[in-house]
Amino acid sequence: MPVIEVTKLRKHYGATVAVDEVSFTVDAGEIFGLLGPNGAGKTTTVECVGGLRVPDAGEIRVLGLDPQRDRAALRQRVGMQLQESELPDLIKVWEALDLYSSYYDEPADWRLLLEELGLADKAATLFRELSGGQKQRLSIALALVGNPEVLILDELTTGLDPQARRDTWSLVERIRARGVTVVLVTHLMEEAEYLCDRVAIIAGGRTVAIDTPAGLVARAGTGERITFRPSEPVDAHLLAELPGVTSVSWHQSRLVVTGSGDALPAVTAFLARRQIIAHDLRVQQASLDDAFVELTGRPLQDATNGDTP
Ligand SMILES: Nc1ncnc2c1ncn2[C@@H]1O[C@H](COP(=O)(O)OP(=O)(O)OP(=O)(O)O)[C@@H](O)[C@H]1O
Repeated sequence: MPVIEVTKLRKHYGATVAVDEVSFTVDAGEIFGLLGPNGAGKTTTVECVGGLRVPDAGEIRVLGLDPQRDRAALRQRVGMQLQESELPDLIKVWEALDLYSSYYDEPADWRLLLEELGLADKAATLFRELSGGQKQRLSIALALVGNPEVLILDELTTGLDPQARRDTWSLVERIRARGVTVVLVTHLMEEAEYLCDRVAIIAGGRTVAIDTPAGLVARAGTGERITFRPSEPVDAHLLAELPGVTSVSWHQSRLVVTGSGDALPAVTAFLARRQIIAHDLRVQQASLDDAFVELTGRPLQDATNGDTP
């Protein structure tokens, strides 16, 4: 049985339809991503899943419970790390953890969480004196203090430098290794590709596609892109007939061949038979970026920038 089931979720704020029709399921132990531009409806979706907002329509089940009807029971079993922390500036790290653990029937030992999150030496530090990365780690610790079975993380690495981002990713992997099911909201393609077992692409309040990152890339159908400068003239028509090759074009002195995984061995064998050397040979795999464009009609970055006030 899936841990989370969302069916035809709809939510509007006044005239704004934040979530038009979103459906997905999350299995136990998965890291499941909601990927989409700013304003796509991801936060509203997870807030409905966590029982913080009341949907206008649709069905949600989390661990078999209804987030509205069974709110109290669900709060004990679901941890939420939200985009903005509500903590007062003058609270100390240990005080925040102690306070949050008092909300739960069976809290984790927050001292161990501090160790695990690399915050042990910050226990007595005021919230306002933490760096961005430390605040993020504290917000994850607070979401974990109730020993949740499901952890919801909303834009957890936004604003972090690349090293802090990588550290946070390995932390999420360790949390999942303990059996926690993770739902991750992100507008970072790289984050979704690196961390998520499956990804739902959300655009304009709707689920556009759900698959593994590799499955989404395969759907985009662009495959591999091989480029090189041949040492001698090559007949592009002959290359186009090779197995796995879908297109061949010249870009000044460089040949660009696209195709499936069979294309590269076929092209290299073809060149070797004619004793042609492929200078500056580059092979690029299609990425989740390509898949996003294919599925939504525009790049994630454009979509994100376009919707940012
Ligand atoms: N409390 C609110 N009142 C009115 N409109 C809202 C409210 N919360 C969100 N919206 C609007 O609903 C739409 C979806 O917002 P939501 O925050 O769910 O998207 P998102 O994909 O999480 O974006 P972001 O990554 O920027 O948080 C946006 O147009 C947003 O402006």
